[in-house]
This record gives sequence, structure tokens and C-alpha cells, in this order.
Amino acid sequence: MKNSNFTSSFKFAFEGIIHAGMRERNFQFHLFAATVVIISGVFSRLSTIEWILLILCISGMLCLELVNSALERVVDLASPEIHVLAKQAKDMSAAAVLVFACASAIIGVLIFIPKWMEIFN
Ligand SMILES: Nc1ncnc2c1ncn2[C@@H]1O[C@H](COP(=O)(O)OP(=O)(O)OP(=O)(O)O)[C@@H](O)[C@H]1O
Repeated sequence: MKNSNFTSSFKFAFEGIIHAGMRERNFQFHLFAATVVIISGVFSRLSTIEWILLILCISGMLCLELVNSALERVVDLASPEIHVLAKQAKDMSAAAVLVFACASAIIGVLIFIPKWMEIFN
């Protein structure tokens, strides 16, 4: 299992993204939200630092969603039966996504609201 080179590691990572994009509802939602945010950013004429913050939020959100989905699979594999530790692992992983989503939403509001007030005033 441990004889893959750099190219095949990249291919496996790409397969992971494709799999999540086809199977994971939350990941699909975050991809859609990221597209909306990027289009809004283009029309809002963001500064470089604002784009950097948005890219960090978007990529962080997608990464966390991928890790959360991966952890759910590992938990299901290790503990197909009901177990308190399985519940805690899944719930804490979901909580990590929630914390980052809240922070990203606040950053989005702090970036976009002043821009839109500037544009519409
Ligand atoms: N093996 C288990 N033992 C105890 N509780 C579990 C177990 N599997 C899941 N749960 C509980 O059920 C909830 C839902 O689990 P599920 O595997 O459907 O993930 P999910 O949070 O609905 O994610 P998604 O919607 O992305 O599939 C978990 O958050 C957890 O609280």
C-alpha cells in the first residue's frame, strides 16, 4: 500500500475531491457557496488582502469538510455499531466545521457589507 510516487499521490488526492464532489451534500453546498462568494468578490472589487482572507476562508472550509467526511468514514469503519466514542468523534468533527463556518461568515460580512454600502451609496 505504501509505494506510491508523487504523481499517484496527487491522483489519489484528486480522486478524493471528485468523490466528495459527487457524494457529499455538505461539500457540494460549500462548493456552491464558494462560487457565489468568488463571483460576488469579482463584482465588489475587493483588495488583495480581502481576497487573501476570502481564499483562506473558502479553502479552509473545503479542507475541513473533506477531513470531516474522511473522519466519518473511518469512524463507520472502526465502529459500525453505536458507541459513545463514535458519537463524540463525529460530533466534535462536525463542531470543527461549524466553528470555522461561523468565523468565515463573520469575515464575509465584515468584508462585503462595507463594500456594498460604498457601492450603493
Ligand atoms: N457509530 C455511532 N455511534 C453513536 N452515534 C453515532 C454513530 N454514528 C453516527 N452517530 C451520531 O449520528 C450523527 C449523524 O451521523 P452520520 O454518520 O449520519 O453523519 P452526519 O453528521 O449526518 O454527516 P453527513 O450528513 O455529512 O453524512 C452523528 O453526528 C452522531 O451524533
